[in-house]
Parts: sequence; C-alpha cells; structure tokens
Amino acid sequence: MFLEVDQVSIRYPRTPTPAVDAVSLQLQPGQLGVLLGPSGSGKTSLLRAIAGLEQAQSGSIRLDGRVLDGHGMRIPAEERRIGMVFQDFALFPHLDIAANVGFGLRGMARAQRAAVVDQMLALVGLPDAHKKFPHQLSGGQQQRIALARALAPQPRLLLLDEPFSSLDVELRERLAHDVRDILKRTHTTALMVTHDQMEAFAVGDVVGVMKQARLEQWDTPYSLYHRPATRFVADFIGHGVLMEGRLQQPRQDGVFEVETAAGRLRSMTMSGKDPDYHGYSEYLDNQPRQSHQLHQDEVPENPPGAHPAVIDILLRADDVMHDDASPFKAQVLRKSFRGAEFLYTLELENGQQLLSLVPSHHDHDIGEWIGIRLDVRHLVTFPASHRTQNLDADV
Ligand SMILES: Nc1ncnc2c1ncn2[C@@H]1O[C@H](COP(=O)(O)OP(=O)(O)OP(=O)(O)O)[C@@H](O)[C@H]1O
Repeated sequence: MFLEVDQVSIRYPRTPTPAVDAVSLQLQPGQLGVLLGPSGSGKTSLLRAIAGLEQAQSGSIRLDGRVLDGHGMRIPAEERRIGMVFQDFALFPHLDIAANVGFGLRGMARAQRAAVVDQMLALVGLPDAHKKFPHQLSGGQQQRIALARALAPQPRLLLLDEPFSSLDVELRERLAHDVRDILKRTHTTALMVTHDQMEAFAVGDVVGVMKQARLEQWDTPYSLYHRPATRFVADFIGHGVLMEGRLQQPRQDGVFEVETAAGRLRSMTMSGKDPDYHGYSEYLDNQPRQSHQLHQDEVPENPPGAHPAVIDILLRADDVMHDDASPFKAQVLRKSFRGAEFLYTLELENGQQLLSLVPSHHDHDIGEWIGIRLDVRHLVTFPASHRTQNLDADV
C-alpha cells in the first residue's frame, strides 16, 4: 500500500465528539480515492491530517511505508511532499500563470523550471497561458492552473478539497473527467473530498462514504452503488427506496422467496465454488423470467427462524421497470425530466413509494397508473426498520 491511514482519530480542542473517529483507508500507488459525505462528516479534517495541517490524536498515517503521523512521530507538513488543490483556486493574483505554476519550483535552474512549466501547462490543456493573469481566465481554467501548480513539484500524493465546487454543474462534470485523465497520465496518487456523488464516481477508483466522523464504506463505486454496506450508504448513493418484503420459509433446496407489494422475488443460496457468486434472484410474477446472480452477503445470512420474517429490500430506480403488460400497477406521483429518461416517483396501492427510471418517450401524466416490473439483479437487504423508508423523498 502507498497511503495507509490506520484507525485515525482527530479531535479539536473543546469539542465533545471527534471530527474523525477511527478511520482506516488505503490507496495503492497511482490510485485515486475520493471521500464523500455530508457537511461536517470529517472529510476535510482527515485530508488536513494527511497533509500535516492537523494532528491525529490516535492511529497512524503512512506514505510509501514511512510514518507521517503516529507512533510518537510527526513529519512536518512541508517535509511530506504532499500537494494540495482547494476549491477557491488560491492562485496568486499578482503573478502571471507561468510564475504561479513555477511557484513550487524555486531552487530549480531557470531553464529546467521553464521546461516543467511548459510541460504542466500542456498537460492541463492550456499551453499558451504563460503570460496571462488569473483574473483573465475562467473558473475552470483557473482550476486547471491550480492543478498544474500542485503537480509541478511532483508531489508523492495529491490532496484535492472540493476542487470543483465553485464551478457550474456542466463544467464540473467535464473538469472532473479531465482531472482524472490528467492524474492517471501522470500516475499521481490522489485523495479528493467532495459532496457530489457524480464527481466522486467520475474521479475515484475507490470511494469512501463518511457519516458523523466515521467511514461507513471504502469501496469501488460499483460496490457502493450495488452493495451498500449500510442503510446510510444506500441512501447517500444513488436514487432508491427501501421496500418491505416478507421472507418465506426456505425450501429444502435452499431456495427462498420474498413477497413484496410489487411481486415476488426468489433467491437461492448455493455453496458454489465461485467465491463471488452464491445464488440468484428471480422475479416470479412476470415474464421474462430471467435468473440473476446474487451475492451471498446480499442474502440475509441466517434467514430468521420465524417465517415470514420481514426484511427491507433496496430498490434502485433502475430496478423498477415500466412494463404495460405487468399486473402490478403504480400511480405517477412526480416526474422529473432528465433528457433521455424520466425519473418517476410512483406509489403502489398500499402507499409504498418507488422510484423508476423510464426512457423519456414514455411520457405519462401525474396521477396515471402504469404497469411496473421489478428487475432486481442485486438483491440488497437490511433488517426491517419499523417503517418502510423512502430514501429520496425530495426528488
Ligand atoms: N478548527 C476546528 N475547530 C473545531 N472544530 C472543527 C474545526 N474544523 C472542523 N471542525 C468540526 O469538525 C467536524 C468535521 O468538520 P470537517 O470540516 O472535517 O467536515 P467536512 O466533512 O469536510 O465538512 P464540509 O463538507 O462542510 O467541508 C465538524 O463538526 C466541524 O464543525
């Protein structure tokens, strides 16, 4: 591992609870990590501790095998060779772009420094910006320069704190993809903080979700979406709802069925050799009856003795298909146009709300009843809460 954060806790003076509580995460060389989470969950504090701007009260931080913080050691920030990019660009307004990018290269011979500046400006797609001043550049261009400046001294690790948050939405997404591309081309190991899930997915090889000082999950974007470890992660990532299901007594062959208000799902645990896949779920009530693979940890591990047991099933907007032929009907409560698709908020007869992504040529009116079919490829379940929950009530 290149970056190893091990059980790090950070507590500010005169505060009752830690800002970061026993957080562990790792990055391989060249890997891009992203910390995602609501305001105040501790993302910036952790980044600052890695940079050396805050001290970890317990735990340790290592970079390339060397302890930066912990075990009674503390390397000062300026000796860590860690670069930072902040949301407010922080370029020097009175220096031209070449001087801004070359700022961290003082001590390098003039010609060499000029060559690195040229190389960095080309890397961020602004090869002719040398003589301009920051105020002559757009927000997106300034942030590219901030990135060039941070990369010029070849930091061992780059930290980015909400680097796109002061840019407009369209630019953010484009710049996020560009930044990932630039960091990959330079084999930079980086850790970025953001509030924005789309940005996290656009940049991160691995993404962590923080909640109240704790890291709830540190995983690939795919796993965070399809295999959320906690209800909070299920809620924070993507659109979805939790729907109550009644788990029937497993049959002798290990198959069990879950009855829901929108149809019945079938699951089967298998002791197959493939460590990843242990079963499948099959939607029983509609054609086509495809079988889908199901991860074992998505099946309730010990189906409770009392059956039918009540569980909550995560249904993503892309698990709920519109199908005129289906016997299961839901009423359109809200819809939001997204270009290629509508995100429909639907309600079943029993009051259960669902979200459904539907190609936008299926333009149904509010109040209309439409057929739906579940297409659950990854059955994610949680022990039932006291009430069913709509994870995205405000869409
Ligand atoms: N210098 C400080 N002194 C005291 N408390 C602080 C200090 N900096 C942050 N905190 C507190 O620590 C907690 C975590 O803050 P932090 O800024 O790390 O969260 P964050 O997830 O980065 O939030 P945001 O997304 O809003 O930047 C918050 O409760 C915050 O109020």
